[in-house]
Amino acid sequence: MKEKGLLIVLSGPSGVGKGTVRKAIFSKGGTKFEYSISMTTRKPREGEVDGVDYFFKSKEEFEALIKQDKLLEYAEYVGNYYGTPIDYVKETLDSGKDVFLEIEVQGAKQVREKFPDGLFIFLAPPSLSELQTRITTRGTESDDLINNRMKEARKEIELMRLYDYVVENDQVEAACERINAIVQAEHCRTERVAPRYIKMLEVE
Ligand SMILES: Nc1ncnc2c1ncn2[C@@H]1O[C@H](COP(=O)(O)OP(=O)(O)OP(=O)(O)O)[C@@H](O)[C@H]1O
Ligand SMILES: Nc1nc2c(ncn2[C@@H]2O[C@H](COP(=O)(O)O)[C@@H](O)[C@H]2O)c(=O)[nH]1
Repeated sequence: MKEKGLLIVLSGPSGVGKGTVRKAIFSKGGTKFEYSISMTTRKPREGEVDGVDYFFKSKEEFEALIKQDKLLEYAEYVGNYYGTPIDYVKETLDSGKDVFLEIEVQGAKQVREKFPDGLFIFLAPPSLSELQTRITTRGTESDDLINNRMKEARKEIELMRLYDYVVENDQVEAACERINAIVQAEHCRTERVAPRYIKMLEVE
């Protein structure tokens, strides 16, 4: 029987750089992960493309998907729904490929319950003030939304202890290398050592 792929979950507060790091990892090629495109009821930002950045849905469409059990996990985050389509994840893992999810912490908790053998990585900012600078400089959110996302960030950072690894995103290139090293190490692992929570990886 074909060996199943690894489910890789990357979480971290809004603005820490998850998307930037993920795109940098994928742009290099050579990785075996497939990115799972999420669904959201948030309105597209300038430049975002339906089916590439997200599958953009109405609230009614999203709630219908919840009822039909079409989501592996979902969460309400700062006034919008976000969720992971289940069929794509299962089919891709069954085909032997790794799947990469970029999701917030409530969703990650649900995935942990369903996929305890997944690899859970928390991307952390160098500091809260640097996080605020990043999210503000990105220029996609109003001041109110930035404040709400920073409030969530404080709660999310407290939950990083639930992850297998915490990776600091001080420099994009360094964060990519750390994540690639973690995934490679996970593939070489022959058996799981329990408990495997909170293994801070020092690559340098
Ligand atoms: N290591 C870094 N150093 C400095 N700036 C960074 C770094 N990583 C990302 N950024 C910048 O921070 C901003 C937020 O990054 P990004 O949009 O990737 O965050 P995110 O975690 O995906 O956010 P969200 O969860 O809201 O989608 C962007 O302007 C990006 O260019
Ligand atoms: N639980 C889930 N969270 C998700 C999913 N896709 C994205 N996200 C996270 O939501 C916030 C906000 O995203 P933004 O694009 O509006 O900035 C961020 O932390 C994302 O990682 C998902 O499918 N499920």
